[in-house]
Amino acid sequence: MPLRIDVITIFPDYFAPLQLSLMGKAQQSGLVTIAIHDLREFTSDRHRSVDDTPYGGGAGMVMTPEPWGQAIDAVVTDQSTLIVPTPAGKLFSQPVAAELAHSTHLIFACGRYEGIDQRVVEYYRPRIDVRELSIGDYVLAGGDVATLAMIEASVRLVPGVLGNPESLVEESHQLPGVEYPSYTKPPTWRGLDVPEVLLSGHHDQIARWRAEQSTIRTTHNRPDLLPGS
Ligand SMILES: COc1cccc(Cn2ccc3ccc(-c4cc(N)[nH]n4)cc32)c1
Repeated sequence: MPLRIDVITIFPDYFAPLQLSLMGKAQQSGLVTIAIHDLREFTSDRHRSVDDTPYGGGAGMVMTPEPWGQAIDAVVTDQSTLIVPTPAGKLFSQPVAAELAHSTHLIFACGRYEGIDQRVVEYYRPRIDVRELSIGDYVLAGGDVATLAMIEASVRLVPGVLGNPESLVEESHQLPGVEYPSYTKPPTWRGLDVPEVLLSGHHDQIARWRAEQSTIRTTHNRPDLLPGS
């Protein structure tokens, strides 16, 4: 059963990259189907408006609920998971990507302005799985880039998408800490040599060196990922 993804956005062109590279191949292989929907197709006024001023005052505009209700109703089933990117959401992570990779149907609601009227989340929450997700503690201009990141991180975990599933085992965020540094040819580049141990053929020494490098890198860059932190 392929994973179906429906993206609802006012900027469909943001999702052209999903036709390229691994994401494009995943769609051609039939493992994943991705459809992009323009929210403005679900408006009913002459100006195809999707936003209005916020109740309670405040800067900016808020996206009105009805176009979202029409758009989501057009694709939703009882198997759907509705994902709403927002800076206020739970943090997206590799374990969350793995969960999404094993879903049947994902609907991404890509907001803009100051976000989407909260009643959209409130309306669907009793009906389907709804997840408000952040991709990090910084504020984007909308949910489109967050959606691209979450789709890429999740689809690459769909069985059969990655040619070599072996590469999933060692990568960062699957094992504790971050990945060791990687090297390839040439053996010397601008006077810099590849660490000798990697050319030795001693696989247990290489494994030990890589584990040490992962700990050094994690301690320096991501002490929050160290065991027991
Ligand atoms: C809702 O609160 C907001 C406050 C100020 C600006 C914006 C802009 N904005 C609109 C829709 C939207 C969806 C997601 C994100 C987002 C997610 C992450 N991790 N960073 N930024 C940002 C979004 C929203």
